[in-house]
Amino acid sequence: MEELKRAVAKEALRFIEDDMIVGLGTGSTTAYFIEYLGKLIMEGELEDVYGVPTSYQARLLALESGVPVVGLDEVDAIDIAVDGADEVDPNLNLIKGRGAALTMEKIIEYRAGTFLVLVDESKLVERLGQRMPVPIEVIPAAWRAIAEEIEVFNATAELRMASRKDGPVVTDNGNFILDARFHRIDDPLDLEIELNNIPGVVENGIFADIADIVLVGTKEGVKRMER
Ligand SMILES: O=C(CO)[C@H](O)[C@H](O)COP(=O)(O)O
Repeated sequence: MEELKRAVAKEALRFIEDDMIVGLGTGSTTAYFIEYLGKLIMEGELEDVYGVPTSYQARLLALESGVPVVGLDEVDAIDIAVDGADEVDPNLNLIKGRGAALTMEKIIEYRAGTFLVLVDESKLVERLGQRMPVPIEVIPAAWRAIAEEIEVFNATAELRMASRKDGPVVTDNGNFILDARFHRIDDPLDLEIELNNIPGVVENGIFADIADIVLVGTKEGVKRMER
């Protein structure tokens, strides 16, 4: 699996050119990309490339790898954003947010000229929600009310607990995460909008109609899906 992740991360480097502003995603697959990008910059193969991190993880990794970072409010535009995903359906709709960074990821990826997604073949599903819950970032005081409201959608929601901290996961923005399991997601775009209409929801992990290109690491090589 790590080999497949490394292969898509290497392939993604072909999309990066001098003078680009690059959105830097979160997670283990993107971590390889950031590392390889840093190497190219340090070796002088790429010039004037800056990264806009989607999380503290991406920021720390970029600094460590030699990718100069800038904030979203310092750039006029983002040329390309590169990130992983938890599920990808045949229409390139995604579930993201296992790493709890979905809000900044969506803000940056929505604004990118091209949103390039890196996955291994285990992430491909026929319908979103088949294997993974939909993460929802919520204002802490509202978590219980929102968890109850989610039941209207024929779903159950669980507060995500931390593993190396007592209590719930707290996001980079200081919020909680609910992981919602839906009986069936027929219309990802509709559900994405509906969830964001609930007061107290900051953002949810359905990324419908945002991805432009998905690179899929398979045992037969890297495949490309495009809209
Ligand atoms: O959405 C994410 C973080 O919020 C990640 O991009 C997603 O979970 C994929 O991660 P990985 O490449 O480690 O499987």
